[in-house]
Amino acid sequence: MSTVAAFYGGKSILITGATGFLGKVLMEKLFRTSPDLKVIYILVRPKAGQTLQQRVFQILDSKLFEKVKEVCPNVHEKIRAIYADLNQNDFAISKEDMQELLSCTNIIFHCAATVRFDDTLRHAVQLNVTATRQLLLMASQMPKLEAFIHISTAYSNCNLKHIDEVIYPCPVEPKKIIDSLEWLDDAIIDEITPKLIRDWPNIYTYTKALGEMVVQQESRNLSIAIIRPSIVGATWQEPFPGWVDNINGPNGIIIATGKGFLRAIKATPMAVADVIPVDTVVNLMLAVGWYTAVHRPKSTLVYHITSGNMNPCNWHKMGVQVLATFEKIPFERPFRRPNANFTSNSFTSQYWNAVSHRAPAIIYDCYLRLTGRKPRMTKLMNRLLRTVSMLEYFINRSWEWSTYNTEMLMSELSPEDQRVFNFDVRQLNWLEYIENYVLGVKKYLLKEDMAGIPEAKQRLKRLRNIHYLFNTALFLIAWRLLIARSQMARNVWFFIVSFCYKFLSYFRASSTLKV
Ligand SMILES: CCCCCCCCCCCCCCCCCCCCCCCC(=O)SCCNC(=O)CCNC(=O)[C@H](O)C(C)(C)COP(=O)(O)OP(=O)(O)OC[C@H]1O[C@@H](n2cnc3c(N)ncnc32)[C@H](O)[C@@H]1OP(=O)(O)O
Ligand SMILES: NC(=O)C1=CN([C@@H]2O[C@H](COP(=O)(O)OP(=O)(O)OC[C@H]3O[C@@H](n4cnc5c(N)ncnc54)[C@H](OP(=O)(O)O)[C@@H]3O)[C@@H](O)[C@H]2O)C=CC1
Repeated sequence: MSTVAAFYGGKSILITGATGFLGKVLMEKLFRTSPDLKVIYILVRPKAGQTLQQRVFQILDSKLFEKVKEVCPNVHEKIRAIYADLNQNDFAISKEDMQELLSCTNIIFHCAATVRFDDTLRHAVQLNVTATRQLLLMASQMPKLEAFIHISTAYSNCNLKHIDEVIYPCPVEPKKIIDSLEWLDDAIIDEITPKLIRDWPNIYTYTKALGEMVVQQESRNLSIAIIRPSIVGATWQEPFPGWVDNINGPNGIIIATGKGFLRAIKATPMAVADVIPVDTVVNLMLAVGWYTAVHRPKSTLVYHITSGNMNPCNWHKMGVQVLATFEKIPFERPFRRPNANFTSNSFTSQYWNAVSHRAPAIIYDCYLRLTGRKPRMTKLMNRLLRTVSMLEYFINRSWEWSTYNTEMLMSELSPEDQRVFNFDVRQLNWLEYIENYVLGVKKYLLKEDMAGIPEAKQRLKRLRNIHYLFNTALFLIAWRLLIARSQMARNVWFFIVSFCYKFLSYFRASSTLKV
């Protein structure tokens, strides 16, 4: 019997961000391995016209929860969705709900965050810093609380090259920032933001670093742990390979490449692609929850869950395997044939953007105009290129994360727990994982049917022929223009033609002699 799974039996668990990518996989695993848990409280806000209950039903009705419904048929009764908005004072939780949370919660997993790179400082601080402080305050009033697990990111200190499992101080105290955001107006905040975030690449990573500092400062006598995953990718094994549900991180890039919109990217091919499967992260989270509650370490332990130090893969290898998978299982209705040019040179990257992205978009928009339709490709391409430029920082660098605490925890687990809550990425076969990842993007994100593959292959063949035809026409036009203008080009042309003619005559003469 797994000790970790048994630990969660009978427990009341509070999860923030349960409707997000990580949160859903966390709930799934909890219900599947500890079906006798008492209740999972989730803090949810209504969204996109859906009530709380509708959101919960939608999650439980997804393929991700199919196995759970077999193991834990009364899963609906064990989820208690609590209306909450983490942007509001006291999270706008009702008095009764707050009372229940304070008196019953045993474990907290704090996953909620804004992960947008371009959020405003005010909003990102509110969610990633102030809300964390507020939750810690609530936690300090929970008599039955055994562990508080805070999810950060391995990139919260990406301004450093080597990152240890410690909390690094930020140049400006989080409290000072929270206080000043209360009275500064938006225009001034925009002005001072670059000065505040200094060498952090975006507001997201900066506010996650502030969030960690808040955890350290407000920990009181709570048992707290911080988990820092790198780039969280599709599931590796559980509940099935390849599950993904949003376009963040590599997912959007895979779609844009598979659909033929994105054919070149400014990336360092040999830089480490530190992707970590979401189920691996969840396994570590649950093991950390158990360890923190049972062993109550004296200080806040930080756990890195990254792949680069144990089983590195680089962007080149990843790109090649993604393209190889598109050959076998192409996406439907691609704009162009998928291709991937990696360049670390800014000039070459701009060249590819002009030739491979902007020019085809303009040509396509002309075609749309001519056929009486609304042009849209240039706008779409501009947004895509803006997105890609925001991700570039992370695909042109490598980091080293130490993993002493993560390895220590692995050695503390029984062989059964190491199997059930496996977070050892040394066992990950990248080629297999990437293939399942791409397949998962096709099935669960794009909702494409496998029956459409033969048609997609036919279309790719057509696109290849159009590509060759277009390039040949372009070459002939360029050559014709060159010949018209330059004596030198004319001489070269006549030399090539007479050489081919002589070669053919010689070939014909020698074959006649043989007969
Ligand atoms: C030829 C290329 C070679 C390809 C080879 C094959 C593929 C190889 C695999 C992978 C390639 C490498 C890429 C990996 C990049 C990984 C970077 C990860 C960074 C790690 C940071 C730390 C990790 C974390 O802690 S948190 C998670 C990270 N957070 C995010 O990823 C959020 C980032 N997104 C944003 O901040 C916003 O979406 C933003 C600002 C980028 C765009 O916002 P906007 O307001 O414009 O609107 P949106 O509605 O959000 O989207 C607009 C538009 O863009 C499309 N899109 C969004 N995200 C992505 C994406 N990641 N990739 C591609 N496209 C994306 C979206 O679909 C929209 O399209 P429309 O059609 O216009 O609606
Ligand atoms: N994905 C990744 O690559 C990585 C993620 N992380 C960290 O993991 C955690 C989870 O990330 P991930 O699941 O990918 O992110 P998602 O964007 O998928 O999920 C974010 C969650 O936060 C909730 N949330 C946001 N704002 C509010 C609010 N005002 N009130 C209540 N809930 C809110 C969202 O709810 P709603 O559904 O209502 O929007 C959603 O459930 C984050 O802390 C992130 O920093 C760390 C490293 C990498």
